[in-house]
Amino acid sequence: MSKPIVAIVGRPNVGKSTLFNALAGEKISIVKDTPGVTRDRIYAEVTWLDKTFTMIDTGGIEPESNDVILSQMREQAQIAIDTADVIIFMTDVRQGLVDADSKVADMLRRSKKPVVLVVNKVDSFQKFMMDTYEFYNLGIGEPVPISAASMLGLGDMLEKVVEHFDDDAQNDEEDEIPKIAVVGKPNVGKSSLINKILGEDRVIVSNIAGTTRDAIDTKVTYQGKEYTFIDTAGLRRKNKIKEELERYSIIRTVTAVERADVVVMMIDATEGVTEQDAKIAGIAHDRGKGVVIAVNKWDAIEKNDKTIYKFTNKVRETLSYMPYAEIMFISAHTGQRIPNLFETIDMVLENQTLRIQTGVLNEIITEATALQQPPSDKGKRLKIFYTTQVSVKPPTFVIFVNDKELMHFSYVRYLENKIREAFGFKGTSLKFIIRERKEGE
Ligand SMILES: Nc1nc2c(ncn2[C@@H]2O[C@H](COP(=O)(O)OP(=O)(O)OP(=O)(O)O)[C@@H](O)[C@H]2O)c(=O)[nH]1
Ligand SMILES: Nc1nc2c(ncn2[C@@H]2O[C@H](COP(=O)(O)OP(=O)(O)OP(=O)(O)O)[C@@H](O)[C@H]2O)c(=O)[nH]1
Repeated sequence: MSKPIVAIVGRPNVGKSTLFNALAGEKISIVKDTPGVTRDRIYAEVTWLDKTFTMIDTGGIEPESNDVILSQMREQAQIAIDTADVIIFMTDVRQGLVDADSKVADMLRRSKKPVVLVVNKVDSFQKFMMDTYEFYNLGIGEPVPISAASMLGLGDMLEKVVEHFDDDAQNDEEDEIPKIAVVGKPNVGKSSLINKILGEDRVIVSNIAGTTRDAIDTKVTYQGKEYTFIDTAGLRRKNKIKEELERYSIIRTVTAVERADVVVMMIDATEGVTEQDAKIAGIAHDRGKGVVIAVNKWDAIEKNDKTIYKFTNKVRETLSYMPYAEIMFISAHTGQRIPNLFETIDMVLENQTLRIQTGVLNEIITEATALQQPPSDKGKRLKIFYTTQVSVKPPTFVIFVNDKELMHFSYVRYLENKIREAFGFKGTSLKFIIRERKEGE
């Protein structure tokens, strides 16, 4: 089930970052645009009551002149329209209604996307409430007064936001078809791969009729099985500054990955594996998606008997947080190993939804704890009472213990390895939740 995407759009200085930080709390994802240079937040996971969604901030660069502001805002709004389920359009009561707001509001209205209009910096409802009424003129609904800085009105705002989440959409038939996101830095060969797949004889193609975000989805039938490919290619827009381009490509990646079951992470063999690749792959890992690493352009490099080995090591080192991911060496040009790619995708799909019976699982854990004693501290030893798998996508386990503090990260990793030895789970991350329980409970 993919989480809804909520995008914030608004002029510079209206308080987007402040709202972002207020809602995301500590779970904020800091994304380094240029390693070591700019640190910037682009997306974060937000939970409110029983709803969880991914929030993205489409803004970022501070433009100097009004013309630039407007064109920037149009860009932002377009990104939001392309990717979000709900758009928060933020205005500022202190600055009042400005021309750029109206223009962007027109754009949002035409898109027919759900929009929640918020008026920020209403630090005192008494003092500023009258000033919020002029925002009705934007014609995109009732303005919701908030103060991001003092965290006022956020509950009312979120209520409006989650009202628009389409619960049914998450259960419709289309969702039964596995979704595969193809991600990777610009020029790695994403379009080429999808085109090659579409060009194969055994593949029947139909572009899914453009409902909202699904416009870029492509349905593929490969050996009798259906898949929906989500494309993130084609981000290169003209006249884009590098940082801006990267921001957009990250937003597109986040939203594609969010909806995917399996992510094909492409790496360019001719360039080697880079920090940028690590950042992109990290988006899939953080979300617990199935991952296949596809090293592309394998036709284009000189090889000897050690090349694969060396490349594999380099990938493992750079993407050290996902040792579970399969690495494949492919060529989108020649079609080399594309059949294997589908086989691997199928395997990962299966592993993402694999359920282990509690009895068998506990046998493995008991055996593991006998082989290597659980950690202890100040004479008290960790006891594992019981382990059970509570969900899939990714497979998630709850381990009941006597004392959470005694459970070390390294011991969880040890147990994870034992579970993987027994059941495989190739291509998917595993999630562990440690719960405390009194003895004999
Ligand atoms: N009085 C008041 N000031 C606020 C509120 N929210 C944000 N601000 C201030 O408004 C200024 C801009 O806030 P930011 O959150 O950086 O604005 P932004 O929209 O993210 O700006 P850009 O990053 O330039 O797009 C800061 O000085 C904030 O402290 C609020 O609710 N009340
Ligand atoms: N030799 C070789 N070149 C490839 C292969 N796959 C793609 N290329 C080339 O790499 C370049 C970029 O390929 P695209 O498919 O446009 O890359 P993309 O990832 O979709 O790029 P963006 O749209 O910028 O995100 C093109 O010149 C392709 O011909 C491959 O398997 N081998």
